[in-house]
Amino acid sequence: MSLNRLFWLISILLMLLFLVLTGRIVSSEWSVYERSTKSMPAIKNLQLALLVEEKLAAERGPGHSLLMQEADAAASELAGLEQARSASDQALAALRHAVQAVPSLAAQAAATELALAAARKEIDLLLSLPKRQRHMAAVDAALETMAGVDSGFAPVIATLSDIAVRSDAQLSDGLEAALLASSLRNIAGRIGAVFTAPVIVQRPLTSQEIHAFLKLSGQVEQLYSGIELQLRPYRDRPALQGALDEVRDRYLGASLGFLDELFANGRSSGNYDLSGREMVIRYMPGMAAIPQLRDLVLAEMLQQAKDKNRRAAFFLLAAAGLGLIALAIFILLAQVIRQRVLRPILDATNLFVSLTGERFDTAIPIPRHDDEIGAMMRAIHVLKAHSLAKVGLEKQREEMIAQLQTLSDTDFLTGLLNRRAFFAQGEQQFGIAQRYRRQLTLILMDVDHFKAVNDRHGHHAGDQVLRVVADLCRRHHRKVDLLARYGGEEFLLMLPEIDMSQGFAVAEKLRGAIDACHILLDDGAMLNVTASFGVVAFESDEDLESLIRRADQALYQAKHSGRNTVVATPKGKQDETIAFA
Ligand SMILES: Nc1nc2c(ncn2[C@@H]2O[C@H](COP(=O)(O)OP(=O)(O)OP(=O)(O)O)[C@@H](O)[C@H]2O)c(=O)[nH]1
Repeated sequence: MSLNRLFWLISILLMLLFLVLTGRIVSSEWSVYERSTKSMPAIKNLQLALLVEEKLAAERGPGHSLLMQEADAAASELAGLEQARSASDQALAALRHAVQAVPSLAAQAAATELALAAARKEIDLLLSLPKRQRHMAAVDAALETMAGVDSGFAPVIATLSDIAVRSDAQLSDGLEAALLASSLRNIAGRIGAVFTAPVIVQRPLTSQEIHAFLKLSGQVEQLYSGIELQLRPYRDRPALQGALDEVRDRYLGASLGFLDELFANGRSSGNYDLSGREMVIRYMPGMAAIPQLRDLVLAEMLQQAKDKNRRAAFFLLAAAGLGLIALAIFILLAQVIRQRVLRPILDATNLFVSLTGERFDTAIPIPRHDDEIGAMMRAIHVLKAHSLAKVGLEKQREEMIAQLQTLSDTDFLTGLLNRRAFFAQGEQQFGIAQRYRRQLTLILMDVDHFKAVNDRHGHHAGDQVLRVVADLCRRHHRKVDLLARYGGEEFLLMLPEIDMSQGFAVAEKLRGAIDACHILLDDGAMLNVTASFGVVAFESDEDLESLIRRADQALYQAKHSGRNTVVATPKGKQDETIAFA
């Protein structure tokens, strides 16, 4: 796998891994935030519902008390009833407003309002009658109807407490404690109500009332223990512990102790030495500690939910923000690695491949950074320069070798092939003619009376004559022919694919050309030379040396025939010699 592809693969995998982890953290913080966001209104709604429950219970007390009295009861007591009813209405209205987005709860709150209105009507009807006309059964029924409003409202509390507890399980202990406190407040109202009728009419407790008192007392103990238990995780909260102690001292100690005294009197004489109003004044203050505890617990839970919400919002923003920053850094890092490491390495690889293939036209990027990659690019520049120099030297060397080769193959005076080169190349041509039975003709030429030229005009003039003769030979041979200076004033011409008669014609043409040539020597003299030729054609069973020997013999004949002559001799047929002069 290429480095480039590997880099992208690893980058994408890392980015996916990073996104999954960040997404996991953000989603976990989001769920905490969402839960705490939901739990705040849920706690507030529950608080409103518990307040409704309390106010409904509180409304029962004055109603019950007035039903036991004459129609012209003290105006203050009637005002107390109105006040309690107004408090219930306000609490219900507040709840209805808070839960209006939840149709089922809003409907239940509306139903409670209707039931409450009906129960109040029943009580008001009885209160409008003189006391003697109020039948006990009707009074009990009205009180029952009023209590029924409570039980009709209970599902609202159950639903809201369920929503609150489900919104954040960590708050469940505190919420349970608040619910128990609310129940305790209810029981406290009901246990007080046991004494309302007996105290007002100053009569002993009935067995039903005794039973109810004992049962409710037991429930009070149980509920208090339950609250204590639920608030154990909050032992470090002095305010909550203080409120719990208040309930214990003011309600369980003072109020319930007071009821115990009434209970003792109620079981014996039925003489309580206090009016109904005095009973309420002594009993009620202790009860107030219970809703105080409930409200404090709910406030604490609400505060915890708010803190959690704030923390979760902070962590959510921090996780998302840091995630984005980390992502940006990651992308930047990948870009930097790609730009400053990977791409230069790939460029360098291509450059190395180019340099090793001796392709020097590939441009080397100019390093922009003074780092390791920059150093590598500079080193590649140096390497390129060295490689270029090396290739140049090698070229020079090859040229020199070629020059030397040419020099070693060439006759220094005439520029023709020398004898050694003629044999080297002639053997090849000869081999081809032998193998493929092709025709090949050899011409051996010698300048006539050359010694006399030297003697008469000097060695230098002799050299000049040799160069002129060589030039004439050059003009009369094809590219495929081999032309060489065989020695002294002797020249050899090898003509592939040429038969004897054609070879003879070539020699004859050359002879005529030399004969016709007037050579202007350096000393100003004009000179005319001739040459003799021996022409032989290759026969299948001979080698090159034998062929040259035969050409030499033909030349010898040409010399003896008077020179300036061409003698062509077929092998073994000297008598068929053709001569021309
Ligand atoms: N100037 C010059 N003379 C050379 C060279 N090589 C050989 N010679 C001379 O060529 C002459 C050859 O002479 P001979 O072999 O006697 O032949 P010839 O005088 O040409 O007589 P025939 O061949 O019989 O016609 C000698 O005097 C050599 O010294 C050379 O490179 N330059």
